[in-house]
Amino acid sequence: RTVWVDDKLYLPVRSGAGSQFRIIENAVPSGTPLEVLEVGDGYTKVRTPKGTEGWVSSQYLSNQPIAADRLRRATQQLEQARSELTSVREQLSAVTEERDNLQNAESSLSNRAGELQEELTRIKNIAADSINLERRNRELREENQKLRNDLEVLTAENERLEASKDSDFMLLGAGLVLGGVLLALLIPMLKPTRKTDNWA
Ligand SMILES: O=[N+]([O-])c1ccc(OS(=O)(=O)O)cc1
Repeated sequence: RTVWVDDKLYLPVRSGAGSQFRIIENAVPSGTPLEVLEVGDGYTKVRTPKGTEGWVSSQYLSNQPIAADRLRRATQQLEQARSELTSVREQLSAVTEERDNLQNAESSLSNRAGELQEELTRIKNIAADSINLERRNRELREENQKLRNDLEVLTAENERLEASKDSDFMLLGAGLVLGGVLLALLIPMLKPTRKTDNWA
């Protein structure tokens, strides 16, 4: 079987810079931050979080936090990044939906604008027609008035002619009567005078 050298160690804090000095704080675990007070030969004088001042073997000290703590921190950051990614994806999805809705709304508004434009054109045409109709109506009324005037003139003329015809008839009648009377007077005169019968 295989075994591995453990990365978890417990460092003794000694009263002096050497393994022969007595331990004044036992088993400071890996990853514990220590304040450096003095650097010696193979040993460093530190202050522990409990406040103990003493010497630890320099070969077990690191200038950066231990891998386990860095991994924990990286894992936390990864989790946070994942949750932010999820949130951003949700926002993206919402924004995409909103954009699609807006595009649909824009498209139907554009269609509506087209319809209204057509409607406007139709109304303008109708208005133009009504202007033409009004002009035509005015022309027809003027023409009507002219025809009425003509009719009046012609009616007057007609009446005048009727009257003159009547008087012509009367003259003709009178002439005929006169002619008749003259004939009645003249005809007996033209007849040969018959001798009166003696034997009567
Ligand atoms: O990890 N060790 O085995 C270990 C660490 C420190 C240590 O401290 S010393 O002062 O006794 O060297 C001894 C042994």
